Amino acid sequence: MKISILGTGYVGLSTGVCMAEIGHYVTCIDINQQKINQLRQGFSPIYEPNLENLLQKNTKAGRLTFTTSHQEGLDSAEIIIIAVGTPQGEDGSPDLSYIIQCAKDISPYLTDGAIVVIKSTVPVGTNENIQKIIMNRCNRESTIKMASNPEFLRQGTAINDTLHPDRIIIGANKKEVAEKVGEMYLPLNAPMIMTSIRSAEMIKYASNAFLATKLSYINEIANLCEKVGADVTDIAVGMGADKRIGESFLQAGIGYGGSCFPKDVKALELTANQHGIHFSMLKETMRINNEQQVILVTKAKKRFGHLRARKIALLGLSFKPNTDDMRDAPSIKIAKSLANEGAEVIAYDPVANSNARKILGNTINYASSVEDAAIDADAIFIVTDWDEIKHLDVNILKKMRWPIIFDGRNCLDENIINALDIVEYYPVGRPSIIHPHQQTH
Ligand SMILES: NC(=O)c1ccc[n+]([C@@H]2O[C@H](COP(=O)([O-])OP(=O)(O)OC[C@H]3O[C@@H](n4cnc5c(N)ncnc54)[C@H](O)[C@@H]3O)[C@@H](O)[C@H]2O)c1
Ligand SMILES: O=c1ccn([C@@H]2O[C@H](COP(=O)(O)OP(=O)(O)O[C@H]3O[C@H](CO)[C@@H](O)[C@H](O)[C@H]3O)[C@@H](O)[C@H]2O)c(=O)[nH]1
Repeated sequence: MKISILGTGYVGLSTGVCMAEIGHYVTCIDINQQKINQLRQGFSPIYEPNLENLLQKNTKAGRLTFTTSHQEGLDSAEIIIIAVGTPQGEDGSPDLSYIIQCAKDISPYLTDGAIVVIKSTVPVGTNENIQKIIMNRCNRESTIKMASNPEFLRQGTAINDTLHPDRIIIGANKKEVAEKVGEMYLPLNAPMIMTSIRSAEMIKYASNAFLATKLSYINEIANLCEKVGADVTDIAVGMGADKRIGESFLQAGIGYGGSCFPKDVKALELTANQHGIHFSMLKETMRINNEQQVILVTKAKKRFGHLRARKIALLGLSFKPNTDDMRDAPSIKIAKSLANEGAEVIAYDPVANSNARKILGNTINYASSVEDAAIDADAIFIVTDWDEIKHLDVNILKKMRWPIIFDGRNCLDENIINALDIVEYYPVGRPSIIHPHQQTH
């Protein structure tokens, strides 16, 4: 099949590479010339495991090309996938200007029979509005074929998720349109669920908001565990063993971040509001998450009294491991809050240091290794559970002024903690480990 994709971000590029990998001929279009140049040379502008490898393989095989020209990129495309950003606008609702621009960009080049597929996360009704924009521009008699095909990949595992999805949702108002879009995915051998366009749009928000709510739930349980002396990791195992609950998304910590959950929960709440439904549960999901994101700061203040002139090593900056994405990363709020408290912050991330610098600038300092960050630190904050951060080395801790660890991901193995002879260890929702005779400051 000949597929064109607009947007070479996390979703567009992963989709493009994977569709080429399963045998389609894919052209990726982006307005960012620098990205396209980089991609043409076989380099990925984003960090995503296995992406660059498949990018190079499929470009070489002649199944994957990149362009900034809509005319060239849309030439004889059977399916046109829109995968541009829908970031949170100032009022909290998704900014649809990139999608609208795409509609305008593609209108002159749409051929008969081509299907426009919206993969970006968009509020219910957006597909219909986009269809109208295209129809007006094309001056067409016949209706433009549209489908909603929301994406569920996770950053850090985008390639694997795209090649092995739990399900594929296709929303279309005509059976033959849904079937044609489904044909594109047949080699994946994944379950497909066909719905109306509006239902498909809604499934995406309902899924993300549900997962975010599950996280706020377990995080609030974690806070309660600290008060009653229970261990949230045991609670998660006990709860997760019930198939109706499921074991995933029960890792308590410093709350959710990233480019999707925060904006999508807010967007769904706004949609509900617009339709007279007061979705107060989502408000609570967001409130709990906002407080949870700074829980390490609260704990450190309690431990030290105040944080003025304390040197804090922030380990991990990206919103989760295996990505360089800093969008709505909890580390941003933590770093700013620590700086406001007068602490000296030195941060390290295996891949996100430069993206973090664009957001946090000189508010904090940046280290080139875990070891560099830890030197003379009063405390470590574990913010992102990258492998190299989970497996901290005892020699690194010896370089700290005093080894105190606030673990926002509950990721340090207990055996390691004991072996490392850490003086004080403060996880989230679990009993702290403190050696009182060694506690000196
Ligand atoms: N990031 C994720 O994990 C994820 C997962 C599922 C769904 N989504 C949704 O998918 C959409 C894309 O997210 P993303 O994270 O990949 O975005 P992104 O910001 O990483 O990438 C968007 C890309 O679109 C390009 N672009 C903007 N306007 C364009 C135009 N007119 N023509 C061509 N290209 C254009 C930008 O230059 C950029 O490269 C969003 O709606 C998001 O909510 C994201
Ligand atoms: O048990 C858990 C699982 C996740 N998180 C946090 O939740 C956030 C989101 O994590 P994850 O869902 O793994 O990453 P995303 O790449 O943001 O993926 C989500 O958002 C995407 C964009 O819509 C969807 O496509 C995915 O299905 C959905 O999982 C991150 O801050 C994680 O640290 C936890 O704190 N505990």
